[in-house]
Amino acid sequence: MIDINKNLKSYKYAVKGLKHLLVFENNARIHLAATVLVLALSAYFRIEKTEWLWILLAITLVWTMELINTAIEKIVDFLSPEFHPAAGKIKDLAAAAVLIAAIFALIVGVIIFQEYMF
Ligand SMILES: Nc1ncnc2c1ncn2[C@@H]1O[C@H](COP(=O)(O)OP(=O)(O)OP(=O)(O)O)[C@@H](O)[C@H]1O
Repeated sequence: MIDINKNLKSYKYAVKGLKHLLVFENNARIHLAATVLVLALSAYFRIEKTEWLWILLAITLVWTMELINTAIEKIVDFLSPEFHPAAGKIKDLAAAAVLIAAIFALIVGVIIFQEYMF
């Protein structure tokens, strides 16, 4: 049987995680500013439906990677609070995932907005 209450609680915890990201992670605030700017520009230029899909995909990818990266950082800090080369490597790899997503988002933004701006 589907337990609606349990389901709602899961969403509550997910929102808590998102709030934590926005309050404590500086990178997330940069992502938020970029997201608001990109959404505002997309609305202003009245971009096409397919372009909206690319923009939304890029935004989703960056936020998802940032959340996973932050979760990995927390796991590493919890399991290995002291300096350890393996801990550093794990964090660097997770950070690289965010970088790849951010580069993808940048490329999508340039391809779409250069048509409207120049
Ligand atoms: N326990 C550790 N052992 C070895 N190197 C570490 C360790 N913790 C962090 N580092 C190195 O420092 C870098 C920055 O780690 P840090 O945890 O400060 O992440 P951050 O990217 O600055 O994120 P945030 O600002 O969100 O905490 C890591 O990518 C890694 O190279």
